[in-house]
Amino acid sequence: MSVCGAARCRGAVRRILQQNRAVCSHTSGSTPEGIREKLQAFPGGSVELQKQRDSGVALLTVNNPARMNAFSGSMMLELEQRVRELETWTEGKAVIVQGAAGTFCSGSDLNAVRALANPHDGMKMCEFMQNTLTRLLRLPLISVALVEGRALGGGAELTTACDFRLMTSDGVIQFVHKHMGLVPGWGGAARLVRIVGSQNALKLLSGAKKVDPDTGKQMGLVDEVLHCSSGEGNALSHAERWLGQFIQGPAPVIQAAKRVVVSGRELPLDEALQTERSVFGTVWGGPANLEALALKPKHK
Ligand SMILES: CCC(=O)SCCNC(=O)CCNC(=O)[C@H](O)C(C)(C)COP(=O)(O)OP(=O)(O)OC[C@H]1O[C@@H](n2cnc3c(N)ncnc32)[C@H](O)[C@@H]1OP(=O)(O)O
Repeated sequence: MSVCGAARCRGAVRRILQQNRAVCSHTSGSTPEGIREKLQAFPGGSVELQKQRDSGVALLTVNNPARMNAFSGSMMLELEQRVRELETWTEGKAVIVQGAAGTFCSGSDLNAVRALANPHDGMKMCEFMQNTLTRLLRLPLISVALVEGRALGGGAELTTACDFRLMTSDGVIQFVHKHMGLVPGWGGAARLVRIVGSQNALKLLSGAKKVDPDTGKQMGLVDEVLHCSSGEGNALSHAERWLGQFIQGPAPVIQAAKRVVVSGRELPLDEALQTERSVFGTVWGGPANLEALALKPKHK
């Protein structure tokens, strides 16, 4: 990459980081340290990250099968750490978010929820998760939620923090918050409206409707129904195959595509256009561009 290209790339990265800082300051009036200690007091389960260097696809696994992969406090902290690791994975192209043992995620661990049930702690937990999930969605990687089994409550919110949702034939997404006397607080409502529109979002939240694969597909919540059942063990290979059509080519080009989509989605038009120019500058004259020019390809 030329010196100019590298400088433009740094500029583009700086802009995304500024957006992320804006999220932190908007969603968090004070330091998150207090809530970190409280979350640490609710251990259990893990969030695992496996970077597959050959394919450039990472697997992020929510792992707490004894509680249907509910998020304990320590898992919320681990998720933030994993997202941080992915933010600096320059060779990566995509991330698949999945649950362990054939089910996606049943939301926050109700034991932790009970203990943090006062408004102050609840708000802090929300701020923490909003920040993490916003950063997950803004990763310069194509993200896919692989929904096997159930995605409930915060688990449903987690699916909306990915670019795409794939579902096994028996999968279910359900924003059960209403049944808990709640609304989404991890950013799931804001993202849901952008994915399915306000009419559908209102139906899903106020009715706590179960979304099966067909309904999800009609609404635009589900991008693809995988022809396999939860827990059969082959959902991941189906998902990887589906993802394959979007990640052929070098990582910098795939990451650039994601960056221009993030800025187009989130920034006012003038700023999005400016970011687009900056990102364009990172690939223009780059190795993939020069190679393609030399090959004189025809796009038939
Ligand atoms: C951000 C806001 C939120 O996320 S609020 C949390 C929203 N989630 C919920 O309310 C989920 C409640 N759980 C359920 O509806 C059921 O457990 C579901 C997930 C449908 C599974 O049912 P079923 O297949 O019959 O299994 P089960 O109920 O025996 O569950 C197995 C063990 O897992 C546990 N579990 C499940 N979900 C949670 C959760 N969110 N927090 C804590 N524990 C959970 C169950 O309690 C059960 O544990 P145990 O075997 O009784 O010790």
